[in-house]
Amino acid sequence: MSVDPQALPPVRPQPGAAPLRVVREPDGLDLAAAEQAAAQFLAALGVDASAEGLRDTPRRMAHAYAELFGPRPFDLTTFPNDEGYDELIVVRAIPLRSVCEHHLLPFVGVAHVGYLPGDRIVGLSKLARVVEHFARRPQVQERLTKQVADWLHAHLRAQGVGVVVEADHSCMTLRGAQTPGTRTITSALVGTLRDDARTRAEFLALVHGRHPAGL
Ligand SMILES: Nc1nc2c(ncn2[C@@H]2O[C@H](COP(=O)(O)OP(=O)(O)OP(=O)(O)O)[C@@H](O)[C@H]2O)c(=O)[nH]1
Ligand SMILES: [Zn+2]
Repeated sequence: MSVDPQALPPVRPQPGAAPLRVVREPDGLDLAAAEQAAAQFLAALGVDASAEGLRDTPRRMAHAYAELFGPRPFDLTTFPNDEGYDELIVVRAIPLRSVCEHHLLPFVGVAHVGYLPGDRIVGLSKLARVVEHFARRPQVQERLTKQVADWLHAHLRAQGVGVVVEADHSCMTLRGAQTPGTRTITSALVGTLRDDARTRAEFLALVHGRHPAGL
């Protein structure tokens, strides 16, 4: 069954409850039609796809984009916050690959994700999986950043969530403006990370690899 995780109501898993299974199937995936269209696309660009190296290219193109747009299911495993941990948890430099929705060219970078827990903590790898989940679709960086923050806030019932994304957009560096070396930075802060100046400053310091206490 295909479930749009954004449509799911916020959940508050109970201690010992099964983790939330997050599944999204690409809408209307038709590899044969994609392959046929890719062959027509190459022909329209004047690319001779009859040479041995290119003969399979339409099929490869179809599979490559299906992979880039195909989310991987995962379990959102959470644990009770038995110790009452009440400081920030930040995972820095989560590798990020997505595709801009304007040119269908990759943008690549890192995401830094942090949260201030409530009565549950989340398996750390799940922060990377949520980033990947929203990256595997045609995107703009601003939306991706906000979707990760809002989704985590809703599903973890955290006190606050912060997401910073840094990415190179190949549609800007390889073509068009042709500005290699540019990096786009976006952020989304929710809850206490938005409203409380000290927590916000601490999160941004941790994102930049500085401990606010100077440690
Ligand atoms: N805000 C935002 N813009 C993006 C993102 N990815 C690509 N773009 C921009 O989308 C815009 C599309 O502009 P258009 O004028 O329609 O396209 P274009 O003629 O190819 O523009 P150039 O890239 O300037 O050659 C470009 O400015 C891209 O840099 C993104 O994640 N966020
Ligand atoms: Zn683009």
